[in-house]
Amino acid sequence: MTPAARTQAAIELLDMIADAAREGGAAADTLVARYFATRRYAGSKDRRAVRELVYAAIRSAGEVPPSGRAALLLLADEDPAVAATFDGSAHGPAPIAPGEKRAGRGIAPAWLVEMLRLSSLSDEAMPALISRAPLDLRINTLKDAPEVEGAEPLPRVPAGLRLPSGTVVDQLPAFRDGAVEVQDEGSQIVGLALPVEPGQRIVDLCAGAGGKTLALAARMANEGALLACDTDRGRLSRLLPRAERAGVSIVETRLLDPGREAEALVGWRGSADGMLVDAPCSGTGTWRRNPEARWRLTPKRLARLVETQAHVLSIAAPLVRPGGSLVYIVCSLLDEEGTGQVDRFLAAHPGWRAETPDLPAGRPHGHGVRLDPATDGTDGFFVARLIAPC
Ligand SMILES: C[S@@+](CC[C@H](N)C(=O)[O-])C[C@H]1O[C@@H](n2cnc3c(N)ncnc32)[C@H](O)[C@@H]1O
Repeated sequence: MTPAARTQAAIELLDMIADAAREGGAAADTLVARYFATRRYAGSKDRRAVRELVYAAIRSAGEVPPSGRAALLLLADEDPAVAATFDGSAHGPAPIAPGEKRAGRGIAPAWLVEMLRLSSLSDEAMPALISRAPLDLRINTLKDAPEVEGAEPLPRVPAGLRLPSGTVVDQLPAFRDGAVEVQDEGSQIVGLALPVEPGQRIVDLCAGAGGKTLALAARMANEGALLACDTDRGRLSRLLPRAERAGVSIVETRLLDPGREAEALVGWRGSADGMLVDAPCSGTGTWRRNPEARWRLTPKRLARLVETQAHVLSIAAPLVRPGGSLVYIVCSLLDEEGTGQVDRFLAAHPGWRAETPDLPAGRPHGHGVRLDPATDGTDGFFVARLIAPC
């Protein structure tokens, strides 16, 4: 493909990604994969170059752009090499017209920037939200220490590695053997907020595909009972094969019926030593990985997530034994989902108290700790440890 044809491909893809963001369609990564599946003439260098252009444009445009071309013009304004590809050649985009409309440059939609400010995130800290994320691994301590070429240790976590970006992880022998899992350093850090010991009874209420479940199992030395729940069948179904690869045998999965979760968990009432609630959230802390997610969030969607978070907390609390810990995590920097949610929990659950976890990154924020990309170099998180009354 010529450079101009690559720009044209990026424009077409951005049109699809913007439509999908407006209409709740497929994620950008899925659309990029589908696009190239039907364009076999594009080689790996072409695909990489187009992907780079697409993601650079997504990072530049704070709001959903009116068109893919309007988004690409933001890059053309910064980079004469991109501007030169608007050359009107056979497979390239038409030349740039004087005064042509650009997408709005920014960190995020204005309402979200305002909410981040109200959540005490400074304007200086905001650009890091859409920077590029590094590629981190968690070493599975249940297996022999892996050899991973080019990896650097992550000193803040007990067993973390950073890989050169672009490494194809699923082809690494250590990954195939279950000796490492992909997990952002921040995610590894917030998981440490739940104190666990071998032999305990632990619940991971929103386990998804088990990123944090497997880390808990390793810290429990694969001894005890670990119940991993989720309402999403697809995600939860990926957990047990991962556990098997990781040599984890203490995990039981339980698919929950939304609205009827408590019925499926009566057997655990008042008996969990520890409870992890890694709640569904807006993901404002993970825009480094999914920058287009900020185009998709709406005030209505956020309000629904806040409701679900309160609901999962109300399901979790009665399962914890007296004096046991409930750790609440969101990968969001919005107080509405973080410290505000915990304030409401404490007001509604007399006798519960918050205890600030001592973590290797982040700073106290309300009743918990917050990690942010600018200060901590991790994804953004809020985490709180809540102790059940004795
Ligand atoms: C942030 S993700 C969990 C990520 C996972 N803990 C990890 O480390 O990979 C939140 C999860 O909560 C699940 N969820 C949503 N509503 C739920 C509910 N009512 N009960 C349990 N899980 C729920 C979602 O399906 C999603 O998988």
